[in-house]
Amino acid sequence: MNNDQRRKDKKRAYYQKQGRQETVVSPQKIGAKLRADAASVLFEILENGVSAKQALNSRLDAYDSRNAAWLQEMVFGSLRKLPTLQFWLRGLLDKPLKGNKKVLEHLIMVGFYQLTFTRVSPHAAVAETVGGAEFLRGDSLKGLLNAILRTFIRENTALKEPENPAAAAGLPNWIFKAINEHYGELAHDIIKQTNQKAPLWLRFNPHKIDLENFLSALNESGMPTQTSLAHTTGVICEHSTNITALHGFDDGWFAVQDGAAQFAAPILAPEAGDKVLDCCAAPGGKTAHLLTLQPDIRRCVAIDSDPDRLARVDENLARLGLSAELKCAEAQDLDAWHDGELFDKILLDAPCSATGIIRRQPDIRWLRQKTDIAPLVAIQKELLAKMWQILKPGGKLLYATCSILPEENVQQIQLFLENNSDAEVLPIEPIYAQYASVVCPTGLQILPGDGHMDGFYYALLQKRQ
Ligand SMILES: C[S@@+](CC[C@H](N)C(=O)[O-])C[C@H]1O[C@@H](n2cnc3c(N)ncnc32)[C@H](O)[C@@H]1O
Repeated sequence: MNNDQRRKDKKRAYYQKQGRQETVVSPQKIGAKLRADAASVLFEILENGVSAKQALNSRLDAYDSRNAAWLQEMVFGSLRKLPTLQFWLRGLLDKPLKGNKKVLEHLIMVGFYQLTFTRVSPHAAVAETVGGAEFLRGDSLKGLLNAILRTFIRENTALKEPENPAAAAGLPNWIFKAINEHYGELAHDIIKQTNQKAPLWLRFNPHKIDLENFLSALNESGMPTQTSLAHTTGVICEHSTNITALHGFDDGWFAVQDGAAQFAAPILAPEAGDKVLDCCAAPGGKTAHLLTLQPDIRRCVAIDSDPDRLARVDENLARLGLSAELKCAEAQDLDAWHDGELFDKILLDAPCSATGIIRRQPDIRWLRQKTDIAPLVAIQKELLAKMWQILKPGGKLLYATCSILPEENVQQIQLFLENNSDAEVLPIEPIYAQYASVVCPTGLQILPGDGHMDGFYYALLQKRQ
């Protein structure tokens, strides 16, 4: 089944479940509806704190793949440029819009985004954006929108930049400050990378297809690719695509997994007969990689505290023809799930700030707050302590985060080593370490863009016998 058909079926099922009629938008109005949807999604993310994924998902299903990609581009692009768009809006809108009209501010910003950062013609950008107001109960404000967008073009507003350097960099002050404080001369590059679009990485299953055939299948679908020395089963795709429409998806030939995330399984390197625990497993990317890399794992337990996300582990493993013991629990609550058996290998891919993947998920920069960091550091510390209790002497634990903040990474591991005299840090093989901008005695800090990868931290710990 192709991706557009899949989308249509999902959309129909969604409306049936709600007992509602599908709204049919005439082809002439699709452009305007897309702008209205982009504004609604931005409203949900920025005013209600909903994740981009959640806000976008059901709306993407309403469109064919080309329009779905365009909707996502308008949302992600606007999130990357938000402070600049807001700065322009404040300059051109005399009085802020309030209540149910607030969404129209987001529609205006979607207009600015198209006029400045895309190749949409100014005429189409203005007409479709103003048309979008109809779908947002904003007919009465169409004149205002039209006037603002036309003034924006006439006065070359796009040449004005916010003075605050964090705003000009498209980041909240606290993230901008943290990157500059911790990374000194690397900061400029990290910020630049953080504002790029992340490439699509795939990991193929060598038990189902080899590299040569996988690359030719991708090339036949019109996808230019690159490979990387350290990723024996990884491929970088040069543009994004609907992966579910790619040949072999339903047959489990491959999974989507960033290059940095693809380091976890080979660094932990499970051996035949090992008992392996993946204690923050959902949606299961690394569980699947561990099982693919070492099919003779004796026992693989995958835990996640979020039942909906754990269901995705089940789905993902099933598609890839793999299986694990799935447990829904707070991993640190050993009484709730642990049967007393010690593990040879533990992967702790801890909940974290996700500051290493902002370029892939641009909503994170606005949803994550500075005050979230201390509670995250506390849960990481607790998870480390508890997982250490159930690791066999001689066993290995790989601590991972997709963060670039030292308090979640290097400092967390330094503290752990101070508190656990039976722990030592093992070096990570140069084939992986060579890609990381920062290699320190406690682990690897991969920064966004290193080897085309997301920002990630790895520390490999061994429990003394
Ligand atoms: C970084 S994601 C894991 C990504 C996953 N390892 C993969 O590669 O697909 C962190 C996960 O930890 C889960 N989590 C958060 N706190 C947890 C806890 N106390 N115990 C178990 N899982 C937890 C979250 O629900 C989330 O799915």
